[in-house]
Amino acid sequence: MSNALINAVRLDIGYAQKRVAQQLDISLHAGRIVALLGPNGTGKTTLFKTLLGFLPPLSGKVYVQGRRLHEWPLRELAHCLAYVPQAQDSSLSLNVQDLVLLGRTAHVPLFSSPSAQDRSLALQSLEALGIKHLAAHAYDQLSGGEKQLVLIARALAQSPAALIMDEPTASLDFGNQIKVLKHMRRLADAGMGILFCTHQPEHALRIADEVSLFKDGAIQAHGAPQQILSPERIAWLYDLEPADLDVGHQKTPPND
Ligand SMILES: Nc1ncnc2c1ncn2[C@@H]1O[C@H](COP(=O)(O)OP(=O)(O)OP(=O)(O)O)[C@@H](O)[C@H]1O
Repeated sequence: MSNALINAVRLDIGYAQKRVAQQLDISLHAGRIVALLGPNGTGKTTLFKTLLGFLPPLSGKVYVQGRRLHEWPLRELAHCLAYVPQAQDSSLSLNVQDLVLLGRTAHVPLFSSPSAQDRSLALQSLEALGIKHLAAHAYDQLSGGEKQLVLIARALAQSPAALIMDEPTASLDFGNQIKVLKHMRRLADAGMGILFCTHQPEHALRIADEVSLFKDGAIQAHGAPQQILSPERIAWLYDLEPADLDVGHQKTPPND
């Protein structure tokens, strides 16, 4: 039996009217970062929702720490798995600290209130992401990037064994992108398994141990980022010419 945190075997994913991808094999181990790259609409979010149990697989199996996903009691599953969704406009009328404290729910005994330690962990998560000053702010009045950082803080407060992150840096400025990537690497070095998707191949090169290229309903390549992410493969993945990846080219002078 595999000792993976998450192991998906011959997974078909999709919706009642639409099969999005088939025969996917995915595994995530403790201390590893796996990056998933693929064009818009390939099925990255659909895959994540299936791995988290929000969507039923069309066929195949998902194991979390060796046990079938649907056999986990939800509260216990929350100790194993946390999810950072894509930043979304939300009308959640909670303040930031309370929202992040919700990440501790699975650790709070039934019919009890969060402890001082739970509150302190929530604040530590905000501090780790450099947003402690937002603790008392209303979540729905934050910028898109601030919301994204709060959702990451909430997942960190959950202290999961594995973290699934859907484009965690998408709405962040350059500095916060790098800070979040560095933080992800630190978490993995401390033993967490992280599966994330991104539209930025350089983010996979920067922090991932493994990368999967997802296109046309299948994982087309998987391995170490330095081996997989050649300019030719990146161009193929996004339907570009290799020359399109040249960022140092001169602008064509105006023709007058
Ligand atoms: N609720 C739904 N019902 C039916 N089809 C859906 C549903 N949600 C998404 N899809 C379709 O499933 C396919 C995969 O969508 P998904 O959001 O998983 O892609 P993605 O790779 O995460 O895309 P992006 O990079 O743009 O975020 C798309 O064709 C999308 O239109």
